[in-house]
Amino acid sequence: MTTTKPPPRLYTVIFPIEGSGSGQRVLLGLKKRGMGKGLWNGFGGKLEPGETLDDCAHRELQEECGLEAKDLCYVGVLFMICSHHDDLTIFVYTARDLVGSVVESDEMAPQWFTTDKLPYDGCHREARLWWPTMLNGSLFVARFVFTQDDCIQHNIEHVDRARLTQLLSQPGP
Ligand SMILES: Nc1nc2c([nH]c(=O)n2[C@H]2C[C@H](O)[C@@H](COP(=O)(O)OP(=O)(O)OP(=O)(O)O)O2)c(=O)[nH]1
Repeated sequence: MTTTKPPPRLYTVIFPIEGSGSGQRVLLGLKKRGMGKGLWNGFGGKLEPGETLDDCAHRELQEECGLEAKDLCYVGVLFMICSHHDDLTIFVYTARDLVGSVVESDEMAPQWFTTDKLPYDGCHREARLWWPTMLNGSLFVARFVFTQDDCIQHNIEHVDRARLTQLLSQPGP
């Protein structure tokens, strides 16, 4: 009997950024519970019913680290094909022009890092493959194939704004 995999679960992940060049800093959160517990990541979560992806990104940023972004920019998408659980599609945002104070939430303990000292050893295994592309300011589509233990295949494609926008309405790999 063949079973059909459910459609991918949709998430956002948001990276607050300050400064530029060698002074560029990124706010990461150490996840305190759930999936990715104990790992550094951007802030984010599941798309709620009736919400746009931009709404989701603003809400998750505020809920998880207390910040509001006047400049929230959709910069990429991650298609994660997983053998051991549902597939994930994660829409990636950078957040600049930040308002408010950074606060620790139930979910995340935030900390600023300079971009030359990112804690890749304590991040999701694929982070080092695509964070440099995001931090360079490129727009991208990344595809990863995971087994339980490994990322067995990946590719990162640089795209233009039109292609990225198209993927918002047709989020398929
Ligand atoms: N880089 C990377 N990010 C991931 C992976 N898996 C995964 O969920 N994420 C991101 C997407 C989301 O931003 C975040 C997980 O969201 P979450 O489970 O905390 O969702 P949520 O905030 O809605 O959860 P909750 O309030 O219901 O606990 O981590 C992964 O394998 N790699």
